[in-house]
Amino acid sequence: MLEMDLLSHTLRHAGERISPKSWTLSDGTRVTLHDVGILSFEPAKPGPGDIVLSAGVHGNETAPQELLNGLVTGLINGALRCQNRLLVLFGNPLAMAEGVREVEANMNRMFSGGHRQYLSTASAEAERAALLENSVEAFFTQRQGSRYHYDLHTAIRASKRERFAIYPFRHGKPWRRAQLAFLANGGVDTVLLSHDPTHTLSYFSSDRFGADAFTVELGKVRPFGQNDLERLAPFRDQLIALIEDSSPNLSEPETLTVFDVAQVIIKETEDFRLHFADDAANFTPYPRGTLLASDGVAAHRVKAEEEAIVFPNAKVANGQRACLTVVPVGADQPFE
Ligand SMILES: O=C(O)CCC(=O)N[C@@H](CCC(=O)O)C(=O)O
Ligand SMILES: [Zn+2]
Repeated sequence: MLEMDLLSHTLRHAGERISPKSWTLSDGTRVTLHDVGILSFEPAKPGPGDIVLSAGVHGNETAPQELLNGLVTGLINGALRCQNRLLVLFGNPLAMAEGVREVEANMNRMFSGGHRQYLSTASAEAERAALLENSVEAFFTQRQGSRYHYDLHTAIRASKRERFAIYPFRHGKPWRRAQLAFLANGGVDTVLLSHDPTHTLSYFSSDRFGADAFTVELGKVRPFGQNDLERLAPFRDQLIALIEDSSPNLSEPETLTVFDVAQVIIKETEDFRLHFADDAANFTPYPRGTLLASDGVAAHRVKAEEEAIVFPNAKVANGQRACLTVVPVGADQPFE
């Protein structure tokens, strides 16, 4: 048994490695703490789902950590019943314990092998990213289940759309309506379709294991104790239904907005500047021709009739994404 809840245990043992320990719940579910912040539930007779839920890849994004911790506590004390296989990951314990987004480098740019290039500059985060990759691989490859991965985050800026998801690039495979319905009926009613490979955790699970995987933004970054988890109740209910194998709401959603990612603006030099207000919210639209960013002699302007900004951040490291722009989804996108 855990001597305390998983989040407290993870924060207290951040930066340590521990030996695996397992125990069995009264319904026969085997629980294994594989390492700090890495916990699996293996029901005696699992349903078809193999589910990965992760939070804390960015340490200061606390609402998803509290949400996930509540689910784990419910599963351990018997208030919830695990009927599918489940792997829970607290991504970056060191950053979580310090209350910072990253300690040395952005862990959500280290997956699909990206960690190798960070081994000399951000070794703790790079090693942890490799450990997370191995944990996900070991979990998914135990059988050919229906694979899901929701990597839970919160955004730095205010947003005109409070909750939204990034659907990783599927290399031409159709986007899944059932997944959009799962998210939208959980209050995550805006989805951005990505059109390029990345080094995010959700892309890793999608690309490497064919999982239905998403980065899910659940509001704004706030310190522990300042999150209103009731705003996330519909999403929590969808996750519970998935874990308990009891029919998540996949009906046609009342509200769902789908965008294509139009531009991925990369910061190339220290001269990179954003040309809109520091407090401009995510999804603020700008008309064609607007100068969004400059980078030395390079200028990044709105190309479509209108594009909306998402995740603008001039403080990222050189070579990293400093802003996305999105446009309403094109008629050419394949859905199934
Ligand atoms: O608010 C911000 O600027 C960043 C919020 C965040 O951490 N977003 C993820 C999105 C990952 C993806 O594109 O799938 C990130 O930047 O890692
Ligand atoms: Zn994040």
